[in-house]
Amino acid sequence: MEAMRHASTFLLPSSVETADVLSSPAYALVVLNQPLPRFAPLLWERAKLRVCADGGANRLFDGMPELFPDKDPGEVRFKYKPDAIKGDLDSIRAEVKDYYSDLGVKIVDESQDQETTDLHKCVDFIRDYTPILEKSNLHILVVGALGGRFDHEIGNINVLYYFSNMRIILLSDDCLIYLLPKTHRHEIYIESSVEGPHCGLIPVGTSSASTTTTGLQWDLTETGMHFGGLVSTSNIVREEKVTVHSDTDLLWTISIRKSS
Ligand SMILES: Nc1ncnc2c1ncn2[C@@H]1O[C@H](COP(=O)(O)OP(=O)(O)OP(=O)(O)O)[C@@H](O)[C@H]1O
Ligand SMILES: Cc1ncc(C[n+]2csc(CCO)c2C)c(N)n1
Repeated sequence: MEAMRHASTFLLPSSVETADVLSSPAYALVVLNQPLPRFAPLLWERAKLRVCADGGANRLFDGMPELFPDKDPGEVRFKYKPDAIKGDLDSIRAEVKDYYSDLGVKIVDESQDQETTDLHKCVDFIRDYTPILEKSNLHILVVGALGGRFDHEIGNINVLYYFSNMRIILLSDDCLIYLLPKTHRHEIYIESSVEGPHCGLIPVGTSSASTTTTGLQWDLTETGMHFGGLVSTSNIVREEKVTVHSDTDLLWTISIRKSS
């Protein structure tokens, strides 16, 4: 079974040189309808494609100038222009829609689809716009995905499962989450200056009969996990590399350091 490597190098300050364990990933950014995390400008610079999910456009419009209180709000807003805004467009304000549409931002109205979330629609968009050659290395960073309304959080996690062959990372100010598909064993390289030590391995949807890990304070050894029994929350990263091997898809979550 092949190993899949993971590293949160996208959170490192741009001044830090990295020996990239993930041969130069390509990043896309999705902005959801929640307060922008403090590291949103950093992720923005790293992303090749930037998409707002419906009301996420309001957050970009209002929130980027707030992150640069010493700069002219108009200039900041103009600088952070997304490639597209997509969703059912019931949350974006009219002035925000007009502002970005006058700047030539692609606005995709999918109000006819009330079955999939705006995040789902944005991931579809990114998949369609990524050249085939870059697809295997594409990482989608989703800001504003956690905290807030629980139904939205679960909807966001469901997107990880729906697009389980894509690398999607849900972020808040406090933590990040991604899926570890059962098709691979996993090597997670911990960027300890920006993430950890608190972490979790969670079998959402289906139980695991056997999960084995290394590098954690409470490692699992062919251990079963299910809701109503054991799930690994409040675990702690002990080594630079964590490995995970499981018979089921698991969610990996790790805290983001406040100083990062
Ligand atoms: N409180 C929240 N917590 C987590 N994710 C959120 C939250 N609010 C919005 N989102 C994410 O941002 C996307 C866009 O939000 P927006 O409010 O525009 O969606 P919506 O479909 O209009 O929501 P609603 O269910 O209120 O109609 C959602 O699809 C969801 O992924
Ligand atoms: C069983 C079921 N539950 C909820 C919705 C509602 N819904 C799910 S995604 C979405 C779009 C949000 O922008 C809406 C309205 C549905 N269609 N089917």
